[in-house]
Amino acid sequence: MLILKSLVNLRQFIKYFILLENLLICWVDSKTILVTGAGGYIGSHTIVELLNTNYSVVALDNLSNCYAYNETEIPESLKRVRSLTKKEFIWNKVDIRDKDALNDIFKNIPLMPLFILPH
Ligand SMILES: O=c1ccn([C@@H]2O[C@H](COP(=O)(O)OP(=O)(O)O[C@H]3O[C@H](CO)[C@H](O)[C@H](O)[C@H]3O)[C@@H](O)[C@H]2O)c(=O)[nH]1
Repeated sequence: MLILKSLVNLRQFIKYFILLENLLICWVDSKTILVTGAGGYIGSHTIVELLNTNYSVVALDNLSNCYAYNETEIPESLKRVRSLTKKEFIWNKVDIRDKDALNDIFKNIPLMPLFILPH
């Protein structure tokens, strides 16, 4: 039931991913979504859609394939997201294989898992 409800809430978002033939999302129990690979093409476009649908976003990227002026700055693609949406989100430069860093993030934020699997 919960899954069905979230599917209805995320109707537009889901369509976007079905078109890309990627498999998507699972359940909703909060309005905060973790997006990995946030600075990339799919990640940054996903964040625009989520913010425009009034979700809160925690954006993670290890900067291996997106451009930031330096390691401490937000990637340029995500600056563009901010200017397009005029909305804020949480940014962390992190490698998702870094368990301690992820635990710190999960401690402070109630997250809804989002799975995007390649087709
Ligand atoms: O271990 C990793 C590996 C990558 N990244 C980050 O993940 C993002 C991946 O973004 P890409 O743009 O490289 O890949 P996407 O899957 O988002 O997009 C790619 O696939 C799309 C279609 O699926 C389009 O073809 C698009 O042009 C192409 O860049 C990058 O910011 C990279 O820094 C990590 O955070 N950790």
